[in-house]
Amino acid sequence: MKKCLLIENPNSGKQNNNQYIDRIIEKLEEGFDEVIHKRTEKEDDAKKFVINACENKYDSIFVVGGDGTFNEAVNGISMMEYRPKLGLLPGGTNNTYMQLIGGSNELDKAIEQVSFEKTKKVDIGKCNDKYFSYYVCFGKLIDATTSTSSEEKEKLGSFAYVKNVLKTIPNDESVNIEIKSDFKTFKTKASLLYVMTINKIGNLEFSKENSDINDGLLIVFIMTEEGLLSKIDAAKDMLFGKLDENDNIESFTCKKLSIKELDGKEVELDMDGDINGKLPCDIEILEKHIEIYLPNTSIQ
Ligand SMILES: Nc1ncnc2c1ncn2[C@@H]1O[C@H](COP(=O)(O)OP(=O)(O)OP(=O)(O)O)[C@@H](O)[C@H]1O
Repeated sequence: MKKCLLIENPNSGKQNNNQYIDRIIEKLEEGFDEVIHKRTEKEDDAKKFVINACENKYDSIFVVGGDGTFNEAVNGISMMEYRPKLGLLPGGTNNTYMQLIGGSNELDKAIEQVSFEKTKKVDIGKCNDKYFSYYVCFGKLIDATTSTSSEEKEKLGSFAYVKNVLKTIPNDESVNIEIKSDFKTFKTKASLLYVMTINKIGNLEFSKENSDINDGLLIVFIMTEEGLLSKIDAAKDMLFGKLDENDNIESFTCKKLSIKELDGKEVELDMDGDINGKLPCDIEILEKHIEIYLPNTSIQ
């Protein structure tokens, strides 16, 4: 008897996920004997539902929501010993993980792309006591780099990033940090730092290095230079996939690392798009920790 839990955040995205629920349940019933549907009402509901499904040995969990709801599901599953397979249906304003695994960001198309045969065990990062599927980062330039739309990128090329970076520069500041990893230990200034499970965000590739969501490695990018020109240059390279070639970016891979700020300043951490904790932190990669459903269009 294969049971599936369907978690819906009715408030995410265009707030119309409810319109698709019957179709989703019909689709899931093709793959499962029983589909239980639960709606979230507030923060942490998705996480609680997931923990309950793990305890009751559900075969799978599908989530209809945005990045926030998906993060909650990832956090709930990751802390449990028995972990159901996890499926994502894009019902939010942003569904970055869906882009990564090559599925449609439109809910009606994504429902058609659901496949019960195609799964992949993916790495999950752990930062202090929280889990992330994608990245942990800090620095004011994050918004300048990730908020540039693909249309803007196509139309204006690198100028679009320069424009966004220039808007952010006045508030930007560097912090002195110490990094200890299983690969190396060093002190540096950092104005922007990313620790990632893969070298891209959505379909935005940071470097051309080989990197996969199940290679058991964290990839780290640190902007070490403070000068305006080097920041613009690094932001541009980040967006055009050449970070590994930039002299002002320190990049390396590792399995574990700890980061601490050295001057008593408060540095907030962004985890998969939400502010979630601050330095100091211990980060590790949990290799192939969660099995996720891939859309039938996936090239993974
Ligand atoms: N019924 C609800 N009403 C209001 N907020 C809710 C409800 N259920 C869950 N939430 C909260 O909404 C948050 C945001 O949801 P989510 O991120 O999935 O959607 P979004 O903001 O539209 O999309 P994205 O984050 O991808 O831009 C969740 O983290 C959760 O805390």
